[in-house]
Order: sequence, then structure tokens, then C-alpha cells
Amino acid sequence: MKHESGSISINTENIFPIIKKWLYSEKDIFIRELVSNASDAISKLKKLDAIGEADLPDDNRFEIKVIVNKNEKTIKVIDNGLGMTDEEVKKYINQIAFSGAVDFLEKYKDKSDDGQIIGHFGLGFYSAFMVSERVQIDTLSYQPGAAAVRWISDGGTEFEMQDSDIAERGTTITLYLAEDGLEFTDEYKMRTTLEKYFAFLPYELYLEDAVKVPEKADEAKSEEQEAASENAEPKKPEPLNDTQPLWLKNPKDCTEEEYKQFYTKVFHDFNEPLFWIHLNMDYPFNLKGILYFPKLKHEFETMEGQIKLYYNQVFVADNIKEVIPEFLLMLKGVLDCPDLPLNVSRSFLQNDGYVNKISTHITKKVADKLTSLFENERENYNKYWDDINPFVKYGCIREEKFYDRVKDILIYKSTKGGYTTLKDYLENNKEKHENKVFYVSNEKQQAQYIRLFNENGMEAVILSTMIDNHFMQLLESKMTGVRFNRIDADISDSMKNDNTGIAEADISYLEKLFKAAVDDDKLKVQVESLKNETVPAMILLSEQSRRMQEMSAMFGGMDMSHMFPKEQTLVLNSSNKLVKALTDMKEDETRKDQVKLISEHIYDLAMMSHQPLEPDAMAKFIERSNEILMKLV
Ligand SMILES: Nc1ncnc2c1ncn2[C@@H]1O[C@H](COP(=O)(O)OP(=O)(O)OP(=O)(O)O)[C@@H](O)[C@H]1O
Repeated sequence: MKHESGSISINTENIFPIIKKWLYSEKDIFIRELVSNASDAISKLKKLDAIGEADLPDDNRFEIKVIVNKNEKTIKVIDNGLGMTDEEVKKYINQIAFSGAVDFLEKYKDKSDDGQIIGHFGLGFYSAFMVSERVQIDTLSYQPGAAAVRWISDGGTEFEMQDSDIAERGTTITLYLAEDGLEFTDEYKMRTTLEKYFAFLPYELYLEDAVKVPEKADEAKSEEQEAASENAEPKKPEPLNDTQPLWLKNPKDCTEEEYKQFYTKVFHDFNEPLFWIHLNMDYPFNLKGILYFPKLKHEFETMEGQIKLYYNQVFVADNIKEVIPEFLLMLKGVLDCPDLPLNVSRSFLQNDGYVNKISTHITKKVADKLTSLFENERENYNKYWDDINPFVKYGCIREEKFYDRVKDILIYKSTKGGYTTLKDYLENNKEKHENKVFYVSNEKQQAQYIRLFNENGMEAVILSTMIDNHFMQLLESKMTGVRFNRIDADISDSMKNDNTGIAEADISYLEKLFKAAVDDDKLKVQVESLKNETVPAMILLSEQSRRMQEMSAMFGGMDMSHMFPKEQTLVLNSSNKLVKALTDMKEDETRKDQVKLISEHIYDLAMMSHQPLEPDAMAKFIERSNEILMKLV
């Protein structure tokens, strides 16, 4: 062909500097665009071959190669896809690629937040100029008799076209790098970039470092070893990618081992996942992927997941909450959504009907999986619950639809051992406390109350994760009439003896005594005869008042104690020997000191089984304990 040069007809004189500056923080997307184009070129040729419009040799093997060259300061992206004729270069590169970039810029130039667009899809070939001073295309079309074409541009709107010397079908893009693109000639940098985007590309992808120092011959090698290595087959280079990711396989053909291996490989998490959901949908939209429920490493760890989004096996981004319901981001997984409109802004995606459908579908699948475990593998479901409950609860709080789907399969660890549903709990305890759910928020701290509950055949559920406060509020708003009470909020009638005639005078004596012991005139004192005789006293804090306190703590700093005074009540157990002794000693002036000591100690003990003592109170408690022990010797 004759040497041609020309000017690309676009309005903006030079849009490169704008795009360059704008995309600076995500420079590596040029590689994603060029290798994606290479992959598309192969897919197109495959299709043409399938419909008989191309004639590929029998031993045809598709592949993409990236070659970095530090010395020449170049990167080459080579494919053996369909290639382009000179007419096609004019059309696709001079017109489409350039107008695509202009469109793209037009659409987004006013968006101040450049994180707005997912991965900046749609920029295409043009992004090569982000890192290059000059870009060269050498291409040979698959079409019989086509001539190889070279296209060169230094950015801006000028280009040149001439004959190319490439002899193989396909396209080679050569980037002559600008200073700020040189980092990509580093083999490691390029490898990690390629692995990030193309770990699952459908065609084999190779990386070569043109200036890699050949391995030094081992001087100590014996002659035999030398001969053996000369005769040995040269080591076949390994592709960087897995062209058949597990999510594309039919779930029926996947083994448990494969799912686990895939998980470890993708998420570098060597703890086995608990279970997983394989999404495999072709109609009405195309959605494939695997969602894993990870095992929590620590009891109080918040789940921090990672959902990798792919577009036709090319990585787009992690954790895109516009596409994936936010609560699912606590899981780990891969999703391939080839129908997603990715060249649009995130806010558009959020309101897109198609995206909403995907999101609803995933939510449903997750709920279905949990339901099936609950119904068919109840033992496993119980076993997983400690790990998955923060996720399920968060899902319920965030998504009403999810709550509706899982509300009957929410389970609660019971102080009686095992797990119960709320329905069963309410049914089993309705005689003792109708519509009231007692819960434990800290098993260690509330051990004393749990013991009392157990002795009296009562049941509480454990709700001890960070999310449980919100979760209970949600349940109370959904289940009219049902109220949650912490185990230390109230004593139920079933813990008390019937017909306990405690003399009014004794009650007011005890009240006075303890107010004085604690030096708090406002202390609320209540005297009850409990079935358990060993416990002299306990502290109750009404649910309402505790919630208010917690709320005010949440608003940090602000002192709202005057609005929500602490409404702790000291319950004295009149059937306990010590309490009885106190009443018996009320007239005995000589034992005044002992009475004081006992009442202070009873109060501290009750307090300790309710919450940790303040440092001052703790010091006094220890001092007093020593004093009591001394009396024994
Ligand atoms: N390696 C290649 N082999 C063959 N044709 C190519 C190659 N790279 C680009 N092209 C042609 O140039 C056109 C423009 O490429 P460009 O990457 O700018 O946009 P696109 O791939 O169509 O869309 P997108 O903006 O989503 O990347 C492509 O549609 C394709 O026809």
C-alpha cells in the first residue's frame, strides 16, 4: 500500500492530555483494554470459523502474548485473532476507536468523582495513549489475500499508515512508552496487572520479558547433567490464566474439592469455606458465579468479604455495591455478568432495572440456599450459624425482601443448649412469659443470671454479636407485641416463691441499710423471696433504661445521664440466709460494723455479677474480702 497519512476527524484538538490526567490513578486499565480487544478479536474469528466464514488450520491454537522490553521501552500485545484490513483500520481505529474515546470523555468530563464509573469501561484502544508517546498497530486480516497494515500515531489527531512486515494473522499493538508508563516494563508489575484482570480470560495468555537475563549455567554441573539438560525438551511456558474457570462449569459436574481449591486460589484464604452457592443462569439474563460463605477467624470478627465482578471472564472491580446487594459484600465470591452495561456511571447502575433484577436474583438464591440447609441439613445449619449469623442478620436489616425470605429460618442459641427458632421459643415459654424473649448479651458476665434461669427451668437466647441490638429492634418492629428483655432486666414470677409474706418493717429496714451502705439515697431496693436460696442479691436494670443508656453512649461524648438516669434495682433475696441474718441483727447495736460489712459486700457481689466493678469499688471489695478472711483465722 502507498504510504498514507491523515488526520482523525474529531472536534477536540487534543483529548489525550485530558484523559491522561483524568485516569491517572488507574493507569493499568490500558492493559485491560488492549488485552480485552485481543480476546474479542479471537472470539470474533472463532465465530466466523463456526459459521464457515473463516478457514482456520487444523492445528490452530489461539493465544495472546504480552512482551515487555525495558531496553526498548516497549510493550507489545499480540493476538492471533481476526486482524484488520487497511479499510478496517481506517474504520475501526480512525473512526470508531477515536469517536468512542470522544464520546466517553463527553459523557464523563463533568463528573468530578472519577471513581464514578466502574473501571472506565468503554475507553477502549484509545487508552493506549495514557502511557505511550507513540502507538503502532501491525495487523494482518484473516481474509484471504489481505495485506499486512501498519498504523502509527503519536497521539493527537495525526496518524500514518503503511505496509507492515508481519507475516502471521492477527494484530500486534506496540506501545512506545512515555516516561510515566515505564513501570509496566517491569515483569512483576505486568504479571500482577495481567493476573488481576485476566486470571480467567478464555484464551491462553502469556507474558514474556524480552530482556530477562537468561538463567546462569550452573558451573558445578557434571557432564552428564549438562548432556541431560541439552537433550531435555525446552520447558513449555505456562499461560498466566485459567481459561475454564469453575463458575462456567455445570454445578452438577463440580466436585467439593474443586470448589474449595478455587476458593483458596482466588481468595488466598486457607480456611475452608463453610458452603457455597453456584449461580448458573442463562435466562432471562446471563449470570454466573460462585458465592462462598467464609469461616470467621475470630469470634468477634466482623465479616469482611470480597465479591469480584467479571465481565465475560475479565475482571472489572471488587465489591461494587451498585450491582451487588450490600450485605452480600460480607461474603466472598466471583460473579460474571456479561449483560451488565458497564460503560455507564455507577449511579445509573443503581437505578437500572436490569441490575435490580440481578440483585434480587442473587438475594433469592442466597435465601434459598439457607432455607435448603435449614430444611435438609439442620445439623450443619446449626453448626454454621455462629459464623453466618452476622451476615444473615445484617441482610435482614438491610433488605426487607431478604428478611421476608429467611424470617422463619432464623435460629437462636438457647441457654438450654442447642438452637431454637423464635416461634418455638415463644411457644415453649408462653406459660411463663408470653411474647417476651429473654436474651443473654454476654455469657460470661451474665453467668449468674443464666444459672438462675436454668435452675428455674427458664430459657433465654444468646444474642451476643455486635449487630444484635439492631437486629432485635428489627424483630420487635416486625413481630407486633414481642419484646426482647435482657436476662438481667427482670425477674420472672417463676423464680419467686409464692406467698412470701415479708414484713413491711423489714423491707424498709433493708432499704435504709443498703442505701446507707452504698451511700446512694436514690438506690432502688426491692425485696423478693427467690426460690434459689444461695443468692443474697442481684441487680436488675430495666430493658428500657438500658437501651436508653446504650443509645446515649452511642451518641458519644454527650452527657444525657440527666435524661436517662440509671434505673438499677437491687433485689434482695429474703429467702437467703445472709439477708435473713441482716434482718435478725437489726436491733443489735453491737453488731453494727458486721452488718455494714455484710451489706456492702452483698451489694458488690450483686454488682459484680451484673457488670465489671469500677476501679475504686474493686479496690474496696478486695480490701473487704481480705478483712472477712482474716475473721476466719
Ligand atoms: N486487537 C484487535 N484486533 C482486531 N480488531 C481490533 C483490535 N483492537 C481493536 N480492534 C478494532 O477496533 C475497534 C475499536 O476498539 P476500541 O477498543 O476502541 O472499542 P471497542 O472494543 O469496540 O469497545 P470498548 O470501548 O468497549 O473497548 C474494535 O471494535 C475492533 O473492531
